[in-house]
Amino acid sequence: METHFLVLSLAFFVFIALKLLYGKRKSKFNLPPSPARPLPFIGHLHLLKMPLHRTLLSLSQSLGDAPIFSLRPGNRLMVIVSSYAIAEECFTKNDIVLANRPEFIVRKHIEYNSTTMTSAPYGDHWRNLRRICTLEIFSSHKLNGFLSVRHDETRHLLLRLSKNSQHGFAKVEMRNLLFELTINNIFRMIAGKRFYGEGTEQDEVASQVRDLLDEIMASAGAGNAADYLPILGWITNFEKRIKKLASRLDKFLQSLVDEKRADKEKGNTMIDHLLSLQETQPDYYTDVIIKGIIVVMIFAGSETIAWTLEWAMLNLLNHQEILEKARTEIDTKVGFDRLIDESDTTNLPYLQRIVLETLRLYPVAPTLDPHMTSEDCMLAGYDVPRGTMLLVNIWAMHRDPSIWEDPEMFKPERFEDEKEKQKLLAFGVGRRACPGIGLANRLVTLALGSMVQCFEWERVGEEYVESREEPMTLMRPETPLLAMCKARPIVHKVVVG
Ligand code: HEM
Repeated sequence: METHFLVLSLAFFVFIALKLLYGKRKSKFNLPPSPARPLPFIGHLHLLKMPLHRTLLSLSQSLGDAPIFSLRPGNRLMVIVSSYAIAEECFTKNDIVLANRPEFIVRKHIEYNSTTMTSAPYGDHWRNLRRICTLEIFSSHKLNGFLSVRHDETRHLLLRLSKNSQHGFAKVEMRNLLFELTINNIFRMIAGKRFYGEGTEQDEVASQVRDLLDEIMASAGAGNAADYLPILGWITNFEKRIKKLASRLDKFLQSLVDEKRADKEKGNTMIDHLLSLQETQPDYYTDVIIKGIIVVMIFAGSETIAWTLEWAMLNLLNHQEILEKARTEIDTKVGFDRLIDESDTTNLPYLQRIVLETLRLYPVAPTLDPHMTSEDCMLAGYDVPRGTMLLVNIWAMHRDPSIWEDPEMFKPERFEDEKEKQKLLAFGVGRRACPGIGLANRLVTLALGSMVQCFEWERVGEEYVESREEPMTLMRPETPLLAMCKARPIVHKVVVG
């Protein structure tokens, strides 16, 4: 009798629990449609397969090309937008409401409890961080001041490429070289010194930091199950692992700050300026704030440019006629006696169009950086409650056949019509849009133009280079790019000679 009672009570308890979790609850909100009913406990978590932007496109197609839909992975509500009209609604009418960021485990630990520019909630602290970084890095005045750094680092890249390729084609691994170009640019801007690759003193520390960056970038964004079901963080040790990475990274960043602090001669770098602000306002400009600014510059500013360049080169290898056209433009406008200069790039429209086409088909942040609502709001007539995570699938929008002609084709010519540029969202729009766009455009165009001007390029094999991306939330080629390059005479004349 007692056993019966126990079984019945247990069954009743399970029934109530399932009803609460899985039963059809009438929400007070009119949410965007959802592709499937959420499963108990995990909700739609099982649907979030990588690469996320491809999965999200398929889910929207499963709802008849829904321009907006919702998912409930674990304990969060997520709204996904993949139409220009709704994206515009997000970043005009609702821009302030959507200017927050969701909390993620990686950000909590790596970005000092989400206090950095990329992760801080919209408000005075975030505004102040953006103001400081504009003064120190992003303003045209500052960017012009760092012109020699960009030229010098591009020259380093050309020297590295020319190492074995002066008398014939040599195989080169591009990812590492492009990373060296971008991380050294960023480092020289913030700390006044080169950091990574040939000719640096701390090769071992640098390659450890590089591995660390790789690991953290792979875990960045909206794709970690542990962010939706905290229990998974404990079971898989994810949070513990991230904490360890964060502590290694923090040690490195602290050493950078301490090194500058100990330097008797005050320099003119961003860290020097932040340390002098610390002297007058120690309560605000703590070491944590300074390290947070450095970490953001390194994370947001290095791999993004390097991967964009890798995608651009991959496409030039697959489209020799486009490469040829770009080279002819440079030879005609710049000639054979000097290297391309940043000021030349305004006069090289075809080169610029190659960069735009790369950003269209291969935006390195294909769903932007996730946003979060700070209040209830409406999108496309649906309710979006406070605390909802918003992903904007710009990768899908950049390939929408109703908006772009031959959307899957790499065709820089499409940007002959200047208006087409307005449809590019690779840097986001609105208050949280990328502040590094000026630097990114300058460095990508200069470095790409220089590589085209100075070398002949071929694929390693006959077959096209695979242009699939790695299964993660950010977007880089699945396999590090290998290419064959051969120095053109200009390299002997003005780079090596
Ligand atoms: C090709 C290169 C780059 C691309 C495609 C890119 C793209 C993006 C995107 C899509 C966002 C998120 C926008 C949003 O959530 O609405 C973003 C944010 C950001 N980017 Fe970039 N970025 C690039 C280079 C850079 C560089 C060079 C820097 C700095 C040195 C930088 C710094 C930042 C920062 C700090 C944010 C966060 C802004 C905030 O939350 O207020 N980015 N970027």
